[in-house]
Order: sequence, then C-alpha cells, then structure tokens
Amino acid sequence: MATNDLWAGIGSALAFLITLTTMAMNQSRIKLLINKISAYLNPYIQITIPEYGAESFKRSDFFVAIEAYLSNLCHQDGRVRKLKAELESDMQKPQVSVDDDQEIVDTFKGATLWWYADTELPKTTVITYRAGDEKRRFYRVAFHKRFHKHIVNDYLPYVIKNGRDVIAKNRQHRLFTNNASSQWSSYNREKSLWSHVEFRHPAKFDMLAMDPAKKDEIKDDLNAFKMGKDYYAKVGKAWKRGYLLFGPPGTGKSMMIAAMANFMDYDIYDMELTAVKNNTELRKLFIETKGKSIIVLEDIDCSVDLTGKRTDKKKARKKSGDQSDMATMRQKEDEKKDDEDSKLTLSGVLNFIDGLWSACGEERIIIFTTNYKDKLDEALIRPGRMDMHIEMSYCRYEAFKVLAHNYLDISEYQFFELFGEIHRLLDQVDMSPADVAEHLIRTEKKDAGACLQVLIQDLKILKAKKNSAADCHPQDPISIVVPDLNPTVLPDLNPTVINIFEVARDSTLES
Ligand SMILES: Nc1ncnc2c1ncn2[C@@H]1O[C@H](COP(=O)(O)OP(=O)(O)OP(=O)(O)O)[C@@H](O)[C@H]1O
Repeated sequence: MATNDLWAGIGSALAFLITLTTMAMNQSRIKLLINKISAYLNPYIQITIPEYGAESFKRSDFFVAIEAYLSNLCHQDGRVRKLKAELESDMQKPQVSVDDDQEIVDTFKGATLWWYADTELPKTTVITYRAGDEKRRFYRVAFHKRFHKHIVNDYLPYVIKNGRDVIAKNRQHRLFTNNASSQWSSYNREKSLWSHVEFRHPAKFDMLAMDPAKKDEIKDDLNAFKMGKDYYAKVGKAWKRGYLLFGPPGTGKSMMIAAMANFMDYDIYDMELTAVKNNTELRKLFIETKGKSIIVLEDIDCSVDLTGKRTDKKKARKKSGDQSDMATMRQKEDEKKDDEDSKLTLSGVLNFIDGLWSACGEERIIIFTTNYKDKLDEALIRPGRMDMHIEMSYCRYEAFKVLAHNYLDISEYQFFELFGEIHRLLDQVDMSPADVAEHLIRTEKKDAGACLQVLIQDLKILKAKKNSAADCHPQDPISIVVPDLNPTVLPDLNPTVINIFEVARDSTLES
C-alpha cells in the first residue's frame, strides 16, 4: 500500500512538472508567434546601441559617437527641448546631449529615423564605483524596414564619422613631446614615451602672412586629405601626407604648423630627434602616436646626421675586396650592432616616412622643417616622399598687407602713400615676416602711422646696407648712406637691423 502511494506521489509530481514545462514551452511559442505577427504587421525596425559593450568597463565608441552626432543635430534647429550638458577634462566646451525620453528625428537620403535615449537596469549585477552608475543608458533608433540595408551600410557609418568629427572639434588639442628613452617605463608604455600639454595656439590661416593663392592651395590640399580616406584605401596607399616647410628663420614655419593643426583639429607630436638614440626608438615613438595628428620633425638638417653615412660604410666594406666566410660573418655582426647602436640614420627616417611602419594607424600628417633645403639629402625630399614642398619666404607686399591688417587693423586705402613706399622697399630687400611683425606692434607712443614710418626707415637702412655691401671692397670699412633718414625715428631703430649690418659686413669679408 505504502509503495503504491509512493509511486502515485511520484507520478503526480512528474505530471505536474510536465504540465509546467508544456505551459512554459507554449508561452515561449506564443511569445515567438506574437513577435512574428507583430514583425509582419509592424513595418518598423529598431536598433539599440548600449553605452557599454558586453565585455568592457569603457563606454562604447559607437555610443559616444552617436551622442556627439545627436548633440550636434539638436543644436541645429532647437528640435529638442530637454538637453543635458557634461564637461569632460579634455573638452574645450561642455558637450550638450539629448536627455532621456526625448525623441529626435533625423532624415537620411529619403529615410526618416527616430532616435531616443533611455536607461535600463542591467540584467546581471553590476559593480559600480559611482552612485547612479548601475543604470545603463542606450540609444535606440527606429526606421522603416524598407531602408534596413541602407541604414546599416550607409547611415550608421555616416553617423560614426560625423560624431567623431564633432568630438575631435570639441576636444582640447594636445601638444606632445617625446621623452628620453631612459624615462620610458614598461608599466605605462603609452604615457611614458610622450608627455603632453594642452595646445592653445591661436594661429589661423587668415593670420599667416604669405601669398593668398599659396595659402588656398595648402588649405585645399589639407581638405582633400581629410576627406580622402576612401581614396587612399582605393589606391592602396597609407592615409598620411608629408609636407616639407622650408625657409629662413622667422618666416612662419612654426606658425604654419599651428595653423594647420587648428584647421584640421589635430594634435601635434613634436618629435625631438636629438632625444632619439636610434631607428628602433624612432619606430617605437612613431607607433605610439595616435591618428588625427601632425608629427613634426623640426630643423631636420641640424637634428641628426642624415647623410646616409652608414650605407657608405657598408659599400666601402663591400669594395674592400673578397672576403672569407669568417670575415663576412663578422661583418654581418658588426652591421647588426651598428643598426642597434647607431645614431638615427637616413634609412631609419625614410622608413619612418614611407616604410611599412608608417602605415600603422591612419590620418597622420608628417612635417619636416628646415632653414636650408639645399642641405637635405636628395632621398629625403625627392618627389613622392614629401607630398608638398612649402616655401616660407621673406615678407613681400601681399604678406605685409596681412600683417598690417592683423597687427594694426589698417588697410592700404588708409595709408596709401606709406603702403606704396613699403611695397617698393619690400620688393628690393629681404625682411622676415617676424621682423616686420615686430615693427607693427602698436604702443602708447607709437600709432599705426609711426609704426609704418619706423618700418620704412629700417627697410631703407637694409637697402642701403645691401647696396654698399655689394659695392664695397673686402678691406673697406663699412660706410652706409641712408637716403631720407628721418632723425626723429632713429632712436626706434630695430636692433635686428643693427645686427644685419654686422652680418652683411662679415659676409662681404668672406666673399
Ligand atoms: N608668415 C608669417 N605670418 C604671420 N606672422 C609671422 C609669420 N612669420 C613669422 N611670424 C611671426 O613671427 C613669429 C616667429 O615665427 P616662427 O617661429 O613661426 O618662424 P619660423 O620660420 O618657425 O622660425 P625658425 O626657423 O627660427 O623656427 C611668429 O610667432 C609670428 O608672430
């Protein structure tokens, strides 16, 4: 009897379990069915983008890009009423984004999209370090299923690109400089190779005193580069561009780099080559640079011995005649040691510009500057290696007009005669834009007219000096006749002009 009762009990328990399982299965089947019917009837598709990826504590790049894109969108016509603002440490201004439960409508090539942000509690327990972090935000976008492919293939990449551009624009730009390898640490490799400060240089292309046509050409080139991701991919080239800036001191090479960085919204990596021991270090530094940046190698002619001596050495060894196997092995070992220990070599720098390593990362500009283009090795500047050679030259009239406008807020129509005279003089003598700019700094005692007068006097002195230097005999004492020198401006003579007397005298003696 007891056994029967036991079996009956087990039987009813099993029956109960089976009933429960069947109900659950039916429920999930019913759910699936409902989903299918609603998907059939509802022509709209939703995509959800969570703030955090499944495996990371870091906000998803996709989410951050959407946030930036939508914040930019809602600025355009005030289409959203509830916004929120956040200021991160590396931002120039607060980022305003759409608050939760707000809908924002976007259109793309005929498709209408409805975005909204919301929060949800995670399904699993989350360990957080900030109160309120347990809620996870997400963006959801809905659109007609007719546009499915179009949205996934074209619209979402478009949102990411635009969002990233907005972030780059809003981000505080940084100026990096490389640390000596003795300070590198394996613990925090990325941070120990480069140190940075905020980059707040106000330079803009408008402020640069140079031929306006040349300025436009450079801006067009930069724009084409910025938009050229697909083009570079199509032709199989790394997405990078090289510029060589050359010209005498004070002609604005550094200012041009700052203007380029501001124009492109890029960071600057100022590579101090004297702190780089060898090619291996150069490569390590290069790998740690990020995209959307300008890498600058200033005064490339003075920084390192880039004369390709090492190659000559190898050639010399080869020339030295037949060698035994032992000698060849020793030579190979020597060369290997040379590679490791040697200073930076031309081949190392060339590899840096266009070797395989240079293709790591993308959207990078490399700029070389020099005061003496002629001193550079042909290999370094041959066409194709540096994509554009930009000459920064002495101040001529067009450049002077830009400086006069920037420094004194005047134009040629206000000081017609003085401008005319300066025009004539600048055609005849070389003065750097930095020197001209020094003359145009207004003081309490010196108004715009007085600034121009002093500049004219100094240009005349330069001209007279140039003429007498051309005429005089090496042994002659230097005597200069400056026509029309206005004695009232003599006390204001620029010290650089006086230096130029000495330089001109020395060069005459040498010649
Ligand atoms: N072309 C220019 N347009 C406007 N300002 C200029 C120009 N060139 C020089 N200046 C002024 O002179 C200052 C010094 O110029 P800058 O350092 O850019 O010259 P550089 O060519 O880099 O000189 P160096 O070869 O000695 O490094 C600039 O900060 C700027 O005020």
